[in-house]
Amino acid sequence: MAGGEGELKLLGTWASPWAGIVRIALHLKGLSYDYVEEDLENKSDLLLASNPVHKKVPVLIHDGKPVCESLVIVQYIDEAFQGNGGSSLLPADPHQRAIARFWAAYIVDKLVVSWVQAFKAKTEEERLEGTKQMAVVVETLEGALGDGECSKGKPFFGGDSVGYLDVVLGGLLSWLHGTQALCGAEFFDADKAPLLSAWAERFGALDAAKAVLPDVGRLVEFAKVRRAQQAAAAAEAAAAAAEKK
Ligand SMILES: N[C@@H](CCC(=O)N[C@@H](CS)C(=O)NCC(=O)O)C(=O)O
Repeated sequence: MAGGEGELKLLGTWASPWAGIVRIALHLKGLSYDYVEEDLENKSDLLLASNPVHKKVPVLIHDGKPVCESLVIVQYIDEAFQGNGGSSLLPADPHQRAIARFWAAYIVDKLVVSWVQAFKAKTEEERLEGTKQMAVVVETLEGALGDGECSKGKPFFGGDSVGYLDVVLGGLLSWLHGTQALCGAEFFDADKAPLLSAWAERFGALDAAKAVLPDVGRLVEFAKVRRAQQAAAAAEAAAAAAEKK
């Protein structure tokens, strides 16, 4: 760890996009930490005690004190480790800060929700609905990059350097590429969303992204296995319910 900030421990799983966001932030801030890979089928006592409300990863434990929820954790890291040589992720201006938070919430509420819908779709209709919604989100983010509300025409949402919104969207990059491969959602299409596609290239080339983001192929294989398991469990539950009738 870069000098005297105390002990940092991160509870995560390699395939968790939310843990990915936190790891990007830690890397950008130059912070080292103990990483604990959780088994979500058999959660550790530390995870259950540290996040008793949601019982989810990621959890950042700083000097024994847990912080939960990925976006809250990123903001905590930004505030708690201001002096680490890295620039702030959130802008200093309160209005700009509100705008960055607005778009981060948009990504979580709209992008992630439509992506989960496309991924979990049981019918072709549901899948198409999910990918259609993703296309709207992509168009909106393209506009946000283009009209300068977030980026002022700079290479990153944070301006000349990576900011809060870059961390949130960039932390999801491998999963977005994976969704593209799995669901046929055209997220980074250089014709339809040239700014966003160029941003994704730039973000993916950062040392933090290379060090932290999981391999897309590995994620896609993992997601296929999960999807098959979930489908089998649903079929089993439906058969058991039919038998009861
Ligand atoms: N809103 C949470 C979402 C975290 C989340 O969904 N984590 C998943 C892994 S990707 C989890 O721990 N799931 C375990 C469970 O639901 O029991 C955040 O941003 O941190």
